[in-house]
Formats: sequence, C-alpha cells, structure tokens
Amino acid sequence: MTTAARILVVDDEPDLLTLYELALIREGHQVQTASTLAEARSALAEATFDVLITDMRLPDGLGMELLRELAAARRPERSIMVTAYGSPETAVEALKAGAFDYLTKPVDLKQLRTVVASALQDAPAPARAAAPAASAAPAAPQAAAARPAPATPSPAAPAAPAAPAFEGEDISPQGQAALARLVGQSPAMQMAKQRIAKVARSMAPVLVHGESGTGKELVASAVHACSHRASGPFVPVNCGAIPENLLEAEFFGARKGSYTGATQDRAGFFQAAAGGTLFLDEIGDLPLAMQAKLLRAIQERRVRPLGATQEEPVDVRIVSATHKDLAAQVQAGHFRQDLYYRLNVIELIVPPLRERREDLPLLCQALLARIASEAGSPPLALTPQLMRDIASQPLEGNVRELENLLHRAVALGEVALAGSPGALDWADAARIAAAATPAWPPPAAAMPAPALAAAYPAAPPHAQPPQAFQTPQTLPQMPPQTPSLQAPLPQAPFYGQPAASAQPPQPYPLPSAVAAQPFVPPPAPAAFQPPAPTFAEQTARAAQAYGAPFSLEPAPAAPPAAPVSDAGLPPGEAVASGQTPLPSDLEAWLNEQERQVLIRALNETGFNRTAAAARLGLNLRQIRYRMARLGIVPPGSHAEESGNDGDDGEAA
Ligand SMILES: Nc1ncnc2c1ncn2[C@@H]1O[C@H](COP(=O)(O)OP(=O)(O)OP(=O)(O)O)[C@@H](O)[C@H]1O
Repeated sequence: MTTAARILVVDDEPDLLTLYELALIREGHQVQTASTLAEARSALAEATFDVLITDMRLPDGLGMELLRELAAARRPERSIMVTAYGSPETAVEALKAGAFDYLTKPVDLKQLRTVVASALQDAPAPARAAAPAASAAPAAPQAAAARPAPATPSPAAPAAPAAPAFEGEDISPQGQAALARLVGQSPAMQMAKQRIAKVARSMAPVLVHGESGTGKELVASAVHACSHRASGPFVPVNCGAIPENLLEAEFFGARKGSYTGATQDRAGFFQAAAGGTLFLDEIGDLPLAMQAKLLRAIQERRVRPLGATQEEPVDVRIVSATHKDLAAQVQAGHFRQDLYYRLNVIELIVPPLRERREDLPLLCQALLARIASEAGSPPLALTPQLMRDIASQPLEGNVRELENLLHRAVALGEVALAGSPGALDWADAARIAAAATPAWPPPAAAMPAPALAAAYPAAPPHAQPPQAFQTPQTLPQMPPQTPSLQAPLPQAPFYGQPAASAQPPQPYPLPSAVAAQPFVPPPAPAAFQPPAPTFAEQTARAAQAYGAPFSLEPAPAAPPAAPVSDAGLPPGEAVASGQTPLPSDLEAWLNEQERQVLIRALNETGFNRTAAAARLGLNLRQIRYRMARLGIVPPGSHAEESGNDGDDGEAA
C-alpha cells in the first residue's frame, strides 16, 4: 500500500484545486496547493515533493515550464500534467518534456488516484514518510496473449568485461536481469541500454525501431522490466499475424454472443495487459481501420469490448515496434500520422549488428549457452574456424541470423565442448572477430562461402530452437531493408495459439548479394497534422481528378475569404495580429471544417467512401450520413442518393 506522499497541486481554478486536494488527502497524502507558476516555484524552492500535478494553462504561464524546470534541475518529483479534453498534442508534448503521465479534463478522480499511485510506485522517495510496499513477484503474462518468455541465456564469458552499471538509474534486479539478457557491451548497446533504463520510468509510449532480428522484443521486455509496471504482465502481440476480422475482439475483448462462437466473455489484449505493458510488434502491419480504433483506445484510455454497450477503463503502457520506415508509411497514406505521433513519443533505436561487430564473441557465447541448455547438451564453445566463418559474414539478418548460424553449426558438429582443447578462448575470439570484420557491405564476389552454410541441410530436430523461438518470422531470414522485406513474411499468430502450430524452420539462405541499405530512422513528424490544402485547392483538385463537374453544394456558411479583417467580426471583437479571428457562427465554421476534411479524404481515396471513412475512423454509414448532411455529392451522381454504394463494394 502507498503511504503518505507529499504532493504539490497547481491549478488556478479554486474548485478544482479543492477537489483534487480532498481526493488526495482522503488517500492519506499531504497536499500543498498553488494557483500560479510563481507560487509553485516558491513551493518547490522550499520543499521537495513526491509528485507534482499541474494544470497546463496558468495565469502566469504554462505548466509545461514547470516540467522543463524540474527536468533541467534533475528534481526527483514525478510530474503529472492535466490537459484539456481534445488536445492530444499537449499530452504528447508533456510526456516528451518528461512528465510521468497526464490526465485529461474533466479529471476522473478514480483515474487521478490510479495515476498518482503509479507515480509513487517504485519511485525514489525523498519526501515520503514511508516507501511503498515492495512490488510483488512478476506476474506471469496472461495466457490469452502472451508467449513464453525466452530462456535466460547464461553467457559463459569468463574473461568478458563486467556488466555495465547504469549510473543515475535505480534499476530493480528484475530490470537488471532483462538488460543482461540483451547481450552486448559495445558503445552502441551501452547507449541503447542506458536509454532503456531511462525511458522505462514513465508512462510515455515507446516506439522501438530497428532492423529485423536486432532484438526489438528483448528491448521492449527490458523497458517493461525496468519500469514501475514490472510486476504486471508483459503482453506481446504480433499485429501482422492477426486476421483483420478478429482484430477488434482480440484487442478489446468480446462479450458472450457478440459473434458466432463467442460462448463466453473474453478479455482482449488491453485487458490482459492491465497494470503492465502491451507490446505491439510489427505495428506497421495494422490495417488503417484498426489504427483508428487503437488511437482512440490510447487517447481515451478506454476500450469497448465487441458486443458491449459500455466502454471500460484500461491501464496499460504501450510499447510498439517496427522494422519499417513508419514515417514513409505515413507519407504513403498507409499509417495514420496521428497514431504515429502518438506511439512515437519516445523512440528507441536498436543498433544493427554491423554497428557493433565487437559484440560478436559475447553474443556467440550467450547464444551457444542458450542452445546447449535448450538441447540439454553440455556447455559448448566456438572453434577458431567457426569464429572466422561467422566474423567474415555480413550478418544482415542481425542476431537472429547469428542464432540460426549457430544452430546449424551445432547440428553439423562444428562447435567444441567448452573446456576441450579445440575450444576458443575469449581473448582469441575477440581478436579473430576484430581481424575478420568484413567491409560493409561486402562485395558479392569477395564474400567467403561459409563452409557451415554451404553444406547445410535442415538442422536435425534436437538442434532446432525451442518453440518459443520458432515463430515463423525467425526463418528464413532475408536481408533487411530490401524491397522483399516490405512484403509481410508468412506468420502464424503467437497469441493464444500453441507455439507448436508455428511453421518449422526453413533451410538457411546463403548470404545474398543484395547490398544492405543503411538503416535510416524515421524523421520526427514536422507537425501534428500536415497543413490541410485550402478549400479552393481541394475543389480544384477534385475537379481535375474527375474531369467532370464536381458537385459541391454550397456550404451553409462559408468562412470569410482570406485575408480576414476585423470587419467581419461582431462589434467589439478585435483580432490580435497573426491570430485567426473567432468565427461569428461556430456551427457553420465547424461544418465547413468537417466538409473540407471529408472532401480531402474522398479525394485522396478516389471517392471510395469505405476507404475514406476508414481513413477518418468512421464507418460507411457514418460517412454517408455526414456527406448527405453537408451536401457533398459524389461526381456523376445526384444529390438524392440511391443508397447504392457500388464504388465501395460494401453495404452500409
Ligand atoms: N542483444 C541480444 N542478445 C541476445 N539475444 C538476442 C539479442 N538480440 C536479439 N537476440 C535474439 O535474436 C532473436 C531475434 O530477436 P527479436 O525477436 O527480439 O528481434 P526483432 O528485432 O524483434 O525481430 P523482428 O523485427 O523480425 O520481429 C531472438 O531469439 C532474440 O532472443
């Protein structure tokens, strides 16, 4: 149970301040209040708090300033930003500025208590009277969605450098263990681990980005294990592996009878991950319609199970991963920009193996230890020849390819027993790896034909990875960043299905001559939404696209043409220079905005209403209703719709 914490609440509305204060005092906390930035600053100058809750807009500035000041001064307070309803950008900005979490107005007091309790959990406690109870042992992931966690490798690297310490980060033993599973001590990996430890400590969504096989799932589970949610479940979901028609039920759950075969209520991934972390792997594979639903669930923190009438609150942290260039997917219209922006609050880049070749010996040792323990064989070691073979390969498939290579080497008897005369010691392994580092990318002709790969048939069963590692995407491994990788690999769902149903490993493909392209992390979006074309541009484009009269019924009340002057405003209203004037008819103005958005979506989808609706998170019935209300008529049809949606191929 959480004991008395010191909380500073900053809000300029006295009623709200009292409401928050009473709710928190009832929880046993000591609460101090401030109604301006200046008051908050002086309170912070005099004392240290466990938690700061601040409104965004204050009479003398923005709550964001406090957040930045706390971060710059490395203060221990965990901050919670209260944002206005419908301003997701502010929430994202606050998380980026270091807020632990945010609350949306009107603040739900139950949610306030939950978020404060989360902030206090496992936090440094300089101001508290007593620390919270130690967190329980980690709960097993929920059966519905979780796969078995990979066995912890026990790298037998006697002379390997000592495990790194993460200065300034207070990491639990569970977090340390998860970081240790992420084998590698190169500067690139050290930086990645340092960042994991740092970003784990808030509720901010994390997007893990890296080439295939670099260990993104290990990174995600390390984020979970280092976070205050480590005692909750870690639920990995492969978004590309779930049939589209099941997505909603799988994500949000389903009520008994909501679809054929739903004989009882069923929890979805969000419910399974309650109190823990939901890991959305291959997020780039999520269809657009589901992207809209996911965005809503993340923003509202509520989901509605299929067949339910009520939404229910959910408490999950989202970590997602992709090997795709999501920014390019956004540009191409395959991924919603608002969802990208929402998931990518913090980006974690996992370095490819070519940027950390010095990790090869340690990785080989860790992977061989894992293979031996899974196969029940005595400890295994590299031979000089095997190390030479491995080190001379580009390993474009990263650690997964290395793992596959070692499996095959074990199958072909190309390894030594640890401690035997043929076993390679650490220093020699490091020397060979350093000497044999290939130029990147190696010219095809210069690539050595690795004996172990050339002779490779399918590995015998005893040498194959255990079921936890047999997800079909593990083999075969294609060079990352090649066009062929853009097509989804055949995958079996790893949620709720026995691993035995996964496809068996395929023969190892010889290193291809395809030149690896450098991994380019996606650029941060320049703005939350791209500037929408003007109404005139929309209309002109539509007319051009259809060559036929593009019938747009006149809007109920068009906004004033630019440039706008004060003249159109009600008497007494002045326009501050550079600001858009307030509309004199809000209803008409909103209608016009909606109309422009609809026309744009329709335009960009070739007037396919189903596709346009999906882009906007609507269904066909809703978009048809809105089009009719706003008098938007598809080219070639009449204002009075026949109800035929032939172009969409879908019934309303
Ligand atoms: N640093 C590492 N230390 C130990 N094992 C690793 C490391 N990185 C990856 N692996 C192992 O390599 C395999 C692939 O890792 P993982 O599935 O996490 O990669 P990924 O980046 O998620 O790949 P994909 O994008 O194809 O899903 C797993 O067996 C994992 O345990």
